Amino acid sequence: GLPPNWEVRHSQSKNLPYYFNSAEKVSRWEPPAGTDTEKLKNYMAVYHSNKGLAAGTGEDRQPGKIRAAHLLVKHRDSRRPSSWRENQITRSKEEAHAIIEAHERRIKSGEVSLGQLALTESDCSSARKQGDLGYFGRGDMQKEFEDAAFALKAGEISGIVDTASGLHLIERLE
Ligand SMILES: N=C(N)NCCC[C@H](NC(=O)[C@@H]1CCC/C1=C\[C@H](COP(=O)(O)O)NC(=O)[C@@H](N)Cc1ccccc1)C(N)=O
Repeated sequence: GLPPNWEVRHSQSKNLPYYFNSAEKVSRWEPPAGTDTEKLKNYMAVYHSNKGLAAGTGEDRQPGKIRAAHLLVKHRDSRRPSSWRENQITRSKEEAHAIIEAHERRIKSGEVSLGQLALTESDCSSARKQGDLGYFGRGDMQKEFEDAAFALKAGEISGIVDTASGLHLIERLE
């Protein structure tokens, strides 16, 4: 289900599939616009089983990897001030901070889980998976995010973490 000239490739270093356009010679982590993700899901399941990886997860349980979920609130100074929620994000960093602080209070009071809130409030494409980023190791994420995530014990939730992407709350899952 990929548009013409696009193909799925496998990143050895990240042990993750990525998308490559052989005509324009561009690659990206997210499927290109116009991808039929339903068909792609089946393709990926076959792809993973062929590669001997657990179908659809694409994660390996190498030591040194952790799994985390996050809730991202972007602002106009984010490196990519756009998301599935809002085509052009214009809120200030201060406004984003007030928003994510309110999310943090509700999560840490036990009123709602980070995953539940991420579903509707996170500016990351992982929102549809309740913020679940899958397994990652050192070197995969931006440094501030990596340091905060690796400092957590499984089940713990971070404070507000500031990266070039925006403001995050992180929950370490494994
Ligand atoms: N699993 C990986 N290795 N995927 C590559 C991560 C690249 C990495 N990303 C980050 O450090 C931040 C922290 C977490 C999410 C994220 C940023 C952005 C949102 O911000 P923006 O790039 O618009 O600025 N979301 C992503 O990347 C998503 N693909 C994460 C994801 C989504 C769905 C399923 C799995 C992972 C980086 N080195 O930039």
